[in-house]
Amino acid sequence: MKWYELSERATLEVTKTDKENGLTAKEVALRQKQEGFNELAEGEKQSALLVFLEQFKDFMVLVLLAATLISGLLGEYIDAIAIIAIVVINGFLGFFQERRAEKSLNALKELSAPQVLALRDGKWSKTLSRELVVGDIVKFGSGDRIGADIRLIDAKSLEIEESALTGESVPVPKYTRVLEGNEIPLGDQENMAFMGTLVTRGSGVGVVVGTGMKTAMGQIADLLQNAEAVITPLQRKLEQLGKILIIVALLLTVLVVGIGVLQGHDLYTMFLAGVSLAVAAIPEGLPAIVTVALSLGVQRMIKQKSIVRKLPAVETLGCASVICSDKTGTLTQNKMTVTHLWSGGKTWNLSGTGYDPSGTFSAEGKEVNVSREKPLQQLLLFGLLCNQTTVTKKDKDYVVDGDPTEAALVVAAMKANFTRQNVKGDFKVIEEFPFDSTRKMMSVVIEGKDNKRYVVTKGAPDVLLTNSKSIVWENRHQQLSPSGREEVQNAIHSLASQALRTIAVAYRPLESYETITTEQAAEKELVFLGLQGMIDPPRPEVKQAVKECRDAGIKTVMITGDHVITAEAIAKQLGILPKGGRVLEGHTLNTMSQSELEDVVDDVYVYARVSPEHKLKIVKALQAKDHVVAMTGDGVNDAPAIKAADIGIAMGITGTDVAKEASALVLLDDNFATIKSAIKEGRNIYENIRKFIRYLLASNVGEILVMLFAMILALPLPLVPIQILWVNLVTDGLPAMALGLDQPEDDVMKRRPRHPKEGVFARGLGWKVVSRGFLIGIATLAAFIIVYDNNPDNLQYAQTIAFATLVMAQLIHVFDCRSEKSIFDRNPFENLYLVGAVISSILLMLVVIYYPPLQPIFHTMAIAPREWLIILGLASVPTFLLAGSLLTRKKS
Ligand SMILES: Nc1ncnc2c1ncn2[C@@H]1O[C@H](COP(=O)(O)OP(=O)(O)OP(=O)(O)O)[C@@H](O)[C@H]1O
Ligand SMILES: [Ca+2]
Repeated sequence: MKWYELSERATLEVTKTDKENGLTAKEVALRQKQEGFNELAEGEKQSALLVFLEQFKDFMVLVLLAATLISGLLGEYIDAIAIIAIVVINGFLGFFQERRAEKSLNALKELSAPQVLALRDGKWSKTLSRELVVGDIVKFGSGDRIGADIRLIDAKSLEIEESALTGESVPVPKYTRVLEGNEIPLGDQENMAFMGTLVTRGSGVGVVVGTGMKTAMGQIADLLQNAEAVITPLQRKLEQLGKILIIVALLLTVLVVGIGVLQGHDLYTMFLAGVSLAVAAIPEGLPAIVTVALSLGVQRMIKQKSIVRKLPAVETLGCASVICSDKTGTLTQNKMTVTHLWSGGKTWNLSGTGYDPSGTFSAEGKEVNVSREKPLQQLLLFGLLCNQTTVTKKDKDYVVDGDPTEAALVVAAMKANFTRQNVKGDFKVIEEFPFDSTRKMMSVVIEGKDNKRYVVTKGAPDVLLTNSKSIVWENRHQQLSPSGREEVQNAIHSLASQALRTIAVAYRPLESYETITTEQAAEKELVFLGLQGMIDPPRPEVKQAVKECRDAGIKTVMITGDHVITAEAIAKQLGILPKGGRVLEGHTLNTMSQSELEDVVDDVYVYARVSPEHKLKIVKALQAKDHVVAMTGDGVNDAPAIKAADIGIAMGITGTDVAKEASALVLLDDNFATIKSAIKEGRNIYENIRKFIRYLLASNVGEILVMLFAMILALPLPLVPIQILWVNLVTDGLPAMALGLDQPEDDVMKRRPRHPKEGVFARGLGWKVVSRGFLIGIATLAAFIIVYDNNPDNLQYAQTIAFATLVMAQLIHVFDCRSEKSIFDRNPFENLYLVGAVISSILLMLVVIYYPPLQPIFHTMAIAPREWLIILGLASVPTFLLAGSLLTRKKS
């Protein structure tokens, strides 16, 4: 179908829809059944069986299975079956971990699924893009990604960037008029908007004419590459580390086997023991556990209202040293209420709170009658007309559809009894030039009952003043003299220094029937009418969050389009601007070179009257000074800076699709305090990963050393293969997972940010691993020797004791891993998962030791109660010997 050839009416007829009411819910459900969901077919998924089998592709596991097979053939059935069972259980665990990680990543994708504004049953509401059907009427604006193929029926300054489809990155202006021509290429179908393209400017309304695979995008969907799974820098480091550890573990194993054979052990026994040892000592599960820890952290972050879109950001968050934050809505509540108005040298106060339209006007403490104050009336009326926002009463609350700044103007007008309904008969809007944050203005052309036309502009007062040539003063137009300008400047200052956000209103009478087609033509030679000052209260939790960030070595920088005085006043209230801190304005930034900015960037805490384009310059300057930068944003123009920042952050509520797509983190509540929570969580996740690396590696070192030392001392094997495998599965597995869920230490937000290039073993971790591992090995061996010397005929008993000591030493050590400082620093019962994991491990150990049917399988014997004193005594040595000792403190 050539939709571009159809008129609006024809399009509505063909798609059987209604322009005023849209489709009914029933019709939508029916069409969804017929057409299917509005989705592009996805690439094939890896089958569950394949994921399961992948768990066994590891080389050492294969060697182990082969060795087991041999032992089975040699008649050691019980050993063979037990080992295979353990390997399979291990495989299942790996499989579930991987599934879980994948599931939570998918859930994330759904959370950030795109939504669109659709008209259904006569009401505009947000709908998931995948639920669109042909005939849906949809609305979109700057920053939105188009959700389906659409025939436009309304377009206001609409421009769409279609590079995803056509490769052309220059945005195309869009109109609604019918096009003629036979084979108009996609790029020239200017009354169409296509799925996957981006609105860069203006706004539009249209009818959905194609969904899912029946869109232009669907036809090329096969060409789209499936996104690759990203791996984080830490995961990469661990993979490299893993390779080194494999070699070290193998060498040590060969050493153990070699010495064992030299000392007269049987080659076959040593081989099986060696392979088991290698399987246990190689931390093959490390990357998988890291993924699980990351994804669990990501889920915790969702509960705290931030969504991670790019997994590596979780790690980078912990390194953030500067947060550049928007002011409006992020540091402040974005609930605006006009409290002051100014025109022609006169100031009025306006009472009321929030968007509730009750309040009264007063001047010098006395109530005034608005109908007697001509300029005040005009100021309010024009503020209402040059406005795209509606405020409606819903139950007891007033809800805003649109921009809070504009809502404040609507409510101020309502307080003087001006509503759109009331003034509809007197004025109509015939042209609209929407607000953008680079121009910092919005304009309309209106026509009165008397057919007289005006341009009405509202926007940043300093900008409007520059574009004004005269001013309303004592009900007359006066040429704006330098002293007049100064008077207006003073009025702006006086409002701004009370932390008020100021909007100026100006206008220009037109010749009758004069038409204006561009914003440049509209916004010039204006008559300055007056100012409206509105409060935007700071978010109550921000001040504390800023302080916590400062304690954590993170600087907070405010970046705002607002007036410099307003910005400064709020920055001071929030504790962002310290004594001696600098404030830079957008126009100063313009004149500075990149290197000039770098020279001062560390002293600047507030950037005011900036355009989104300046943000990139700021990010680059900070990065040049070796900062790890988090940068927030919401609009299309913020996207480059969000992308360039180390942690790009988009607003979940006010953010456009473009900003979200560029971001690594989305704030569901647009709140600065949420960034702080995310950083805290990011630091904690990293610390937890360190904790279980420390635990796992120290355990592995212990396991290898106990075998190595025994061989050197010409002792029998202190542990049999199945015991080693059991330790690997149970003692190493459960508690390590639980460490991934550990609570943050009290001082995570009191430390400096971690350096992004910091190695895995930094801050004394390597020393801790080696020293604790060494002690675990020695303690286990000591227990073995004591019992074995006592009764050399009962090797199995001594082995059971060694097994129990190794397990207990690890289970005590795991609590030590929770703290950078010492085990005594933290309450061991804080992490209930860990307590649970340790108790389960102990119970499983007791079962293996005391349950008769299992004893032959695990080569164990019931341990006499008094022997437990030796076991527990020795098992505590590794942890408590070094706990809080000078050695640890010096190294950490
Ligand atoms: N809808 C609007 N119509 C006209 N002017 C506006 C509108 N919204 C804001 N302004 C003016 O433009 C200025 C810049 O607004 P912009 O949205 O770029 O930044 P901001 O919201 O003030 O700050 P931040 O960057 O912290 O969100 C405002 O200070 C205000 O004077
Ligand atoms: Ca903004």
